[in-house]
Amino acid sequence: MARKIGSRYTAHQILGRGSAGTVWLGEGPEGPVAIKLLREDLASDQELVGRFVQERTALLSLSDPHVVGVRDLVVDGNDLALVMDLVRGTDLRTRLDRERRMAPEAAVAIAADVADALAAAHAAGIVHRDVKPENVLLDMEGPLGPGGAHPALLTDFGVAKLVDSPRRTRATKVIGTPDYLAPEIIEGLPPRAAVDIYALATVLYELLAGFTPFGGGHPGAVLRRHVTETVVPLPGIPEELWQLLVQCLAKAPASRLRASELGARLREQLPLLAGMGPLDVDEPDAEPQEEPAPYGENEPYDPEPGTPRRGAVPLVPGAATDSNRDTHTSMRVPGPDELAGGARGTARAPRASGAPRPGSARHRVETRRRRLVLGTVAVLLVAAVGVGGWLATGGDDADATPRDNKGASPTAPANP
Ligand SMILES: Nc1ncnc2c1ncn2[C@@H]1O[C@H](COP(=O)(O)OP(=O)(O)OP(=O)(O)O)[C@@H](O)[C@H]1O
Repeated sequence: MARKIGSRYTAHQILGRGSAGTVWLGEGPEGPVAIKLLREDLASDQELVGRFVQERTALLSLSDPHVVGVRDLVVDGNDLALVMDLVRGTDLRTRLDRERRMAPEAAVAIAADVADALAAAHAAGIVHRDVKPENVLLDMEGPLGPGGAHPALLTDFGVAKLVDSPRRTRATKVIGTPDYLAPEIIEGLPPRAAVDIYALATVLYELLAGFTPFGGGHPGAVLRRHVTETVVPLPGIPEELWQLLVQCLAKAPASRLRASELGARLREQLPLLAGMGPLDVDEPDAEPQEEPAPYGENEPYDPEPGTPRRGAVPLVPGAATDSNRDTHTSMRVPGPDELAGGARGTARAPRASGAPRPGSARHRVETRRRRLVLGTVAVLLVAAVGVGGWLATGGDDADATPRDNKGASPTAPANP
């Protein structure tokens, strides 16, 4: 079903959906394009349109081989659309879902491309604020780079910032994707370029490990880990690469590298990583989903009234989200006491390779087997105590056995 966008473009087919709108494969005077059509309720907000136009003007001037080029802006009736270069390929999340972990050379090559894109954006005074695998597109038509990686391009600039206006969001709210949020944002400081470096280092860690350094479990726990915990080393990672990651995941924004330096340092690593296979790590044990609310009994985690109690909540109320992906969260900035840690604030050590993944069939079987063994041990202990007591009383106390059995019953392995 074709749809006209302004006088120059036609949208043909949906490529994907995000929280702010739908991305279409389209056609313009110069050939195929990608058209991001902003959600209608956002497009009818005049103030927002004004800022959208302003932001896009900056992006139109941004030209870098690793930034998805913005070609045009269409404001037509109720339609507000961003016309972009069409990237024929896939996004990094899809690739990561398929491969689970990437070889260090390819992972570093992709991260270096994104660092270059950020360097260009930061030089133009633009902070991305939402660097994550979903916003990195891999150009399958581009030349193969180190480790067989296709060129990576950063997209989705400014939309998060756009909808996070002071009018819409109180300063006490945290906006972003929990796994990639820099600690200073969680502490309520204004986002500067260093937040993008932290997010990119998180993405690189995820490409290497198959999981993010502070993710997992309740979004409140994720935010707390960003602020209070140190990153757990990945087994087998080359020392220099690890040091780069640690520096860019520093809690203090000033300690992180600048994007241009990060890009250069990552590229320096590439020859050392050639031929190296994916790291031999497995997912860490997950925290229980039913984690208690981190912000106290009187104020449990509540992203926005009416939004689901999950990590994946839309950036703007009412946005459609892909339920399989964490997109954005919007919650209040935790207080210092809340951020100081808690019973469950422990860093998640990568699980030894070969150990069963939580929730997997093998994990359930092993859990059941452990409970059965523990239950059996408990019964034997209780039985031994019972027999000992019976012997100690001369073995002729008729009430002893029923009384001991009553005490033993709760630990019996009725439900292993
Ligand atoms: N320039 C493009 N060329 C080709 N496909 C694109 C382009 N831009 C986006 N897409 C596709 O559209 C999908 C949705 O993109 P969009 O930027 O709206 O959402 P998102 O980044 O996944 O989510 P959110 O906006 O909520 O962060 C992407 O995952 C990608 O598959």
